[in-house]
Amino acid sequence: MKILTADQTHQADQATIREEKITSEVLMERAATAFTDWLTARQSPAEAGEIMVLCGPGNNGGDGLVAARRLHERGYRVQVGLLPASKHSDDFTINRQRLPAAVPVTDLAAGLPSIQPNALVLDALFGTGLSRPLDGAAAAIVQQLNAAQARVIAIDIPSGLLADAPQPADSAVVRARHTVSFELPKLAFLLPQNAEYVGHWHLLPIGLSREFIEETDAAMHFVDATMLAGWLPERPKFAHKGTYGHALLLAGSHGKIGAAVLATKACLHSGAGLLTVRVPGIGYDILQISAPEAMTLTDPATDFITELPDLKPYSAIGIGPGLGKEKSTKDVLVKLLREAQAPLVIDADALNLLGENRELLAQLPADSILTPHPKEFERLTQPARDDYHRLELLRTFCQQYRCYTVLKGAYTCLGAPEGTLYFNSTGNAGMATGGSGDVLTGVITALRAQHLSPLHAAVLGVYAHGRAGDLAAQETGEAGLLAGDIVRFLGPAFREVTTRTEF
Ligand SMILES: NC(=O)C1=CN([C@@H]2O[C@H](COP(=O)(O)OP(=O)(O)OC[C@H]3O[C@@H](n4cnc5c(N)ncnc54)[C@H](OP(=O)(O)O)[C@@H]3O)[C@@H](O)[C@H]2O)[C@H](O)CC1
Ligand SMILES: [K+]
Repeated sequence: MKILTADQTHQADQATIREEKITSEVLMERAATAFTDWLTARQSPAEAGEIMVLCGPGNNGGDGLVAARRLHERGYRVQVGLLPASKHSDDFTINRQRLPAAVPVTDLAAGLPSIQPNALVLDALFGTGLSRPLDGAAAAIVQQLNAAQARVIAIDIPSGLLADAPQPADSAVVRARHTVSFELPKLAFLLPQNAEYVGHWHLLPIGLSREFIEETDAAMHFVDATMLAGWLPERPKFAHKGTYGHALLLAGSHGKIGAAVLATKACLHSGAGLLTVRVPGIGYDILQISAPEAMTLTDPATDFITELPDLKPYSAIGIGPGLGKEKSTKDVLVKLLREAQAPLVIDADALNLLGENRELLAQLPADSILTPHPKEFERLTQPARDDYHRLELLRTFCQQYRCYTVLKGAYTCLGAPEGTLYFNSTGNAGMATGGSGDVLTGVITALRAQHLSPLHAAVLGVYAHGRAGDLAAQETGEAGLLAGDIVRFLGPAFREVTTRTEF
């Protein structure tokens, strides 16, 4: 799914109106009715109690007025609070007139009426037309609402939050439990710094112009299963292990052979035809016993890797999990960057070594895939002022070094060399556990070994890793989830995204 800017979303509205030959008021009716259906499916009139609908002067307020009318028609008790304003949008005015007289209307000029804790409040004050931080009466209302401990549901976006840019730190923004938006996700929903405002977010289709969305260039995408169609075809009957490449992993050091084992198992469960693992001597027995399907190529040194093996046989190389940062291990990385012909996946201590020796970044082979968490990324670049700045750093970094960078987090974000960002939709908080990143390295290395493009390997790898985590959490719960559980569910996750051709 594309992530459009507020401006592009407005253009999508206009395109839909033109194409369908409808009025903007009809589109508003559609959006607000979809919202009402969403709400009434989750709350009966008794569960909802008296619903307060707070409406601003623009079309977001118009959505609120339509929702208030629709809820009233369905037997919900509703009252409306109107923000004082010098001008109103046309569709606001039309729907203000359509509001049944039986719905009580309060002027919010005198502040927010008293709201019982746990009361249901619909926030329709401001949407994507917000042009500056809230101040004056609007900011005061938002602060009173946030203090009221109500069950707030934001329509389209929490009021005061910009759809695709940061606002000053002390701005008034509604803290919603749920945000119900339309058609496509907004960037603001995907960033940790906005989680306290957005709550759980949901998307409702309202039939925005497919043609406009397809033709519009988006700098950002939200990756869902539909985007992956055809990326992983089913295996032909006469496939043999050579068809699926030969991966090499360089991983492990004394005390961290577990990282090598996790990456190894993940690589095997992600379809690599053959896998060789370079570990220090201490890892030999451990690896052979825990992953007999992999070939083990031990380093002459006992505790860490000191020599690069012959690279000729391999179709992809992953380096980093549990590697350590010994001087001779760094030399191996330097040599690898110089000599690798096969695609690289670089993680963990290999990234930290790059961070400590940034001159090496210029040696990264084009199309390498890096998989840092935010701290590792900071070591490669600089501390970010906020989540938006971090995305800017990500974009610049990928462009400068012509690499793909997987910035791990709740909505893991992949940066591509031409500057596009891809946010992942799968995964859960249980995956914030030791070894989860090692598993991802194994997955992406396996996909690169199978000759997937760097974009497909990174996007699909991150998606399948998250999906495996979600399937695992259904069994273990989030707290009980271990990285090894993610490995167990990689097969089912890949099965879901494999494209079958029936005819
Ligand atoms: N795209 C869709 O899927 C649909 C969206 N709909 C809804 O429409 C809103 C966007 O409506 P819009 O009228 O463009 O914008 P807002 O309702 O957010 O508000 C605009 C008015 O608010 C004023 N404004 C802006 N910032 C402030 C501020 N900080 N303080 C006070 N007032 C502010 C603005 O005034 P300007 O001076 O900036 O011009 C406007 O008066 C979208 O979010 C959806 O909810 C449709 O229903 C159709 C489908
Ligand atoms: K809103």
